[in-house]
Amino acid sequence: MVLLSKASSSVSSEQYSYTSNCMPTTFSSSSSSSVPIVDLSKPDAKTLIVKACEEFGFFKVINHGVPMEAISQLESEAFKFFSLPLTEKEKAGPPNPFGYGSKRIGPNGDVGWVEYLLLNTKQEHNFSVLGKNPEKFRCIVNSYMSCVRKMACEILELVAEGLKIQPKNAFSKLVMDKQSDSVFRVNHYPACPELAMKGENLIGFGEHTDPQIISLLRSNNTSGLQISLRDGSWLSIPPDHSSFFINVGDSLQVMTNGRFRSVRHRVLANGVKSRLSMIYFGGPPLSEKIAPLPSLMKGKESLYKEFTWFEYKNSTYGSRLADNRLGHFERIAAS
Ligand SMILES: C=C1C[C@]23C[C@@]1(O)CC[C@H]2[C@@]12CC[C@H](O)[C@@](C)(C(=O)O1)[C@H]2[C@@H]3C(=O)O
Ligand SMILES: O=C(O)CCC(=O)C(=O)O
Ligand SMILES: [Fe+2]
Repeated sequence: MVLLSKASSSVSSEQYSYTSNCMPTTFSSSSSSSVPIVDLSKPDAKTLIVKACEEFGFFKVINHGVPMEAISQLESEAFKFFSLPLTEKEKAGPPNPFGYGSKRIGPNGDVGWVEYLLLNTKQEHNFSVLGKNPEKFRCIVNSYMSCVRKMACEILELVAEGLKIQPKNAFSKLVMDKQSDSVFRVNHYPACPELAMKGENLIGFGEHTDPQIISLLRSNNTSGLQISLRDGSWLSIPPDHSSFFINVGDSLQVMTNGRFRSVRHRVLANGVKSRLSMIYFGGPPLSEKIAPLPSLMKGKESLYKEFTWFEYKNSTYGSRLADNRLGHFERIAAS
C-alpha cells in the first residue's frame, strides 16, 4: 500500500496497523542548492520573489506577519484532533473532497503515510464533528486562514510589482475574491519507528504539483519536504517552524505563460518525529479564465489552451497525484 525503499515490511503503530506493500526505490537527493529566503519586510522582496519563482517555483518567507500565537494555537488543536481515536476522526470523513482522510489521497488510488483534514475556505463544513471542542477549532482555523490569506495577497502583489504588471492586484484579487475557490489542508505524518531502524524511505505525500495559484505551507520542525530541481534531483528542505514555504501552483505558471515554474514536491515520512503541516492553497473563483496576462505575452503566443479554473479542477480530480496535469492544456507550437 505504501512505498518503502528496500525490502517488504509490516508497519504497525497505534492507529496505523496495516501491512505496507514495499517497492524498491532509489531516492536521489541534491544538497548543492539551497532555497531562496525572502524577507517580506525588505525592499528587495519583489525582485527576489520573481527570481525564486522563475528558478525554483519555491521560496521561504521570513518576517511574514502571521502571529506565532495563531500558528501555535492551530498546531495544538490539530495535534489534539489527530490524537483522537480513529473512530472519532472518521466522523469527519471521508474526504469527498472535504473532511478527514487517512492514507488515501484523492479519488484515484494514491496513498501515503499521512492523515489529514481538508477544508474549503468558505466555511461550509460541519465543524461539529471536528474534535472535542469544535467551536474553538473553527475560530482558530478561521483566524489562521485570514492571516495567511493576507500574506498570500501581499506576496501576489509583490509578484505583480516585480513583473511590472498593472494593476498590482491582478493576481491577488483572485484569492481575495469572495468566490475564491481556496482550500486549506492540515497534514499529519506519524513517525514510523520501523523506518528509523531500517534506514528506509517511506512516501508521506507522493510527488505532485499544486493546481492552484499559490500555496503557503507552514510545518513543525520535522523534516520531510523535498522539491524537484530542474535537473530532476530532489532537494530536501530543512524544516523551519517559524517561517513559511511558498509554492508556485499550476495556475500561476499558466498566468505567467510558463515564466514561473509550478514546483514538483513530495514529503517523506520521518522515522522518529511526526510532522504536522498546514497548507493554504490560494485558488481563483471557479468561473475564472486561467490564461497568460497580456502584458507578459509581449507578442508571443500563449503556451496554453484556454480554460476556466472549473475545467482545470475537474480535470485535476480525474488525475493521479504524480500526473502532469497541465500537459492536457498545453498548445502544440506550430513550426
Ligand atoms: C490525487 C489527487 C489529490 C488531489 C486531487 C488529485 O486528484 C490530484 C491533485 C491533488 C491535490 C494536490 C494539492 C492539494 O493537496 C490538493 C487538495 C489539490 O488541490 O490537488 C490535492 C487533491 C486532494 O487531496 O484532494
Ligand atoms: O505536508 C506537506 O508538507 C506538503 C503536502 C503537500 O504538498 C500538499 O498537501 O499538497
Ligand atoms: Fe502540494
